[in-house]
Amino acid sequence: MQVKICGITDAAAMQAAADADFLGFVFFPPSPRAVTPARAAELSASLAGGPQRVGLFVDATDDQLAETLAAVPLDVLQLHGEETPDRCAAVRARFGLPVMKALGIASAADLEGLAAYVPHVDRFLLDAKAPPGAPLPGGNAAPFDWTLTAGRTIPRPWLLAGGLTPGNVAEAIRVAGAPGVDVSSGVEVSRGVKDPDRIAAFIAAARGA
Ligand SMILES: O=C(O)c1ccccc1NCC(=O)[C@H](O)[C@H](O)COP(=O)(O)O
Repeated sequence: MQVKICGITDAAAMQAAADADFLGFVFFPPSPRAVTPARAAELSASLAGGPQRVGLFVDATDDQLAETLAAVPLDVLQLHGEETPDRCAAVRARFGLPVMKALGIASAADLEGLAAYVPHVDRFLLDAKAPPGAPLPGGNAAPFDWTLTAGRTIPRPWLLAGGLTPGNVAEAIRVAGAPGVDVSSGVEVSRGVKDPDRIAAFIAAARGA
C-alpha cells in the first residue's frame, strides 16, 4: 500500500510523513498549501532517503518547471491541471522525471479517458472533480464514487485521492481496490495546516487496511 501526503508546508508535517512513500509540495501559488521552491528545498534537506518528493503543478510552463527543479530536487512531477497526453509526454521527455497525472473522476467514461495517457505517464492519481465554484482543481476534501474503480484494471500504478481521512481510508481502499492513497485536507486542522497526529493516523490506517 503506497501512501502520499500532499501539501507539506512545515517541518513537523515532514517528520510525521517520513514513513509515507511520497510527499507532495504544491507549486501552485493560489493554494493555501503552496510553497516556494526555496522553502521546499529547505524542508527536503531533512529527508535522508525515505519518501519520494513529488512536485505538484497546475498547467505549469516549461520555465516554471525548470526554475523549480533548479531550486529543489524532485523525484516525481504531479500534473494536476488540464495537461493533455502530449503535454505529459513533452514534460516527461524534457525533464526526465516520472510523471503522475491527476485526473478527476465522476463516471466510468472518465476512466476510459485514462487510455490516451497510458504511454506518456508513469502513474495516475485519481481524484474527485473539483466541485462547482471551488477555487482549486484539487485538495477540496471531495470524494468520488469509490465503486467506479472496483474490479477494474487501471493500466498504470495509481493512487486514490479525494476526501480521504484516517477514519475512511481503510474502507475506501477496500471498496475502490486502490493500491495507494493520497491525502491533503483529511490530515489538516484547518485549511492548509497539517496535523502531525492525523498524518500518523492516516498512514497507520492505510497500511493496516
Ligand atoms: O492541495 C492543493 O492545494 C491543490 C491545489 C491545486 C491542485 C491540486 C491540489 N491538491 C491535489 C492533491 O494531490 C490532493 O492531495 C488531492 O486532490 C486530495 O485532496 P483532499 O481531498 O484534500 O485530500
